Amino acid sequence: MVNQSLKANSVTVEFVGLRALDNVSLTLNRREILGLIGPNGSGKTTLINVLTGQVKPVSGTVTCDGEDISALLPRERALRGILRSFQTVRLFSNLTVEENIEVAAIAKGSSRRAAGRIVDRLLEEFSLGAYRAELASSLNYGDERRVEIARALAAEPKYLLLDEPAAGMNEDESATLMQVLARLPQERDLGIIIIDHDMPLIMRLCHRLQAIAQGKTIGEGGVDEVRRLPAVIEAYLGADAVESEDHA
Ligand SMILES: Nc1ncnc2c1ncn2[C@@H]1O[C@H](COP(=O)(O)OP(=O)(O)OP(=O)(O)O)[C@@H](O)[C@H]1O
Repeated sequence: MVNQSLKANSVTVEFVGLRALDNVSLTLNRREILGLIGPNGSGKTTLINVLTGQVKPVSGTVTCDGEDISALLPRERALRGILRSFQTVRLFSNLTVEENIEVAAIAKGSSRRAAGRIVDRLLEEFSLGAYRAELASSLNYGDERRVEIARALAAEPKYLLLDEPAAGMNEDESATLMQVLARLPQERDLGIIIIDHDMPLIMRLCHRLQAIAQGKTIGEGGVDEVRRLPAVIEAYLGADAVESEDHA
């Protein structure tokens, strides 16, 4: 059986005058949450953009469940189950919460009736029932982000790529979101990548970590293992921090 995973294989991305990713590989398996960590500007969002097809690498490939999908457009990859959220919220502000989620289910090919069932389940799962008929533009930031993730799930992804899903949320909102996300891989046979700068959150939620700095992978493996790597500590906190860790 083909391994069920989404992979970036030796991917290099160049923007004018800048190598944003240098020969980076990543594997996301079903039923796991992979944390993608690294300092600002290290290439995390670019790597997600490569997986979804928003950015074309100068070399390297992307494979999904064993098939090379490098030539596919973002919407074609979405139809194969690769869905994402963005760093900034991108809901349809003039549609209601319910409609925002429903259009994603219908775009994936669900009938209206099936879409209705998907919407009901997601509204309940994300505790959004009270906002069902509200315009997306009337929501606060934390609720908008939850609707955005619910909308991505309405398309029944196999791989869900979340770029700073808890950014701008208060502690309670972020804790609630984490509880929902933690259940999804098993419940939905789903692989999730999370980019976030909130390390306690990443540590609690992720099964594996991959750390990148300046466009290169500097560590990958179990959460405890990766966060103790000197290269990771240095990338985040500077060389002094590695010395003080050594003496701790
Ligand atoms: N479309 C683009 N054109 C030119 N440069 C870009 C483009 N997108 C990203 N970059 C640059 O590529 C590098 C990697 O950016 P990227 O957004 O992937 O980093 P990141 O790790 O996601 O950062 P952050 O944690 O701040 O979101 C940065 O130097 C960024 O300025």
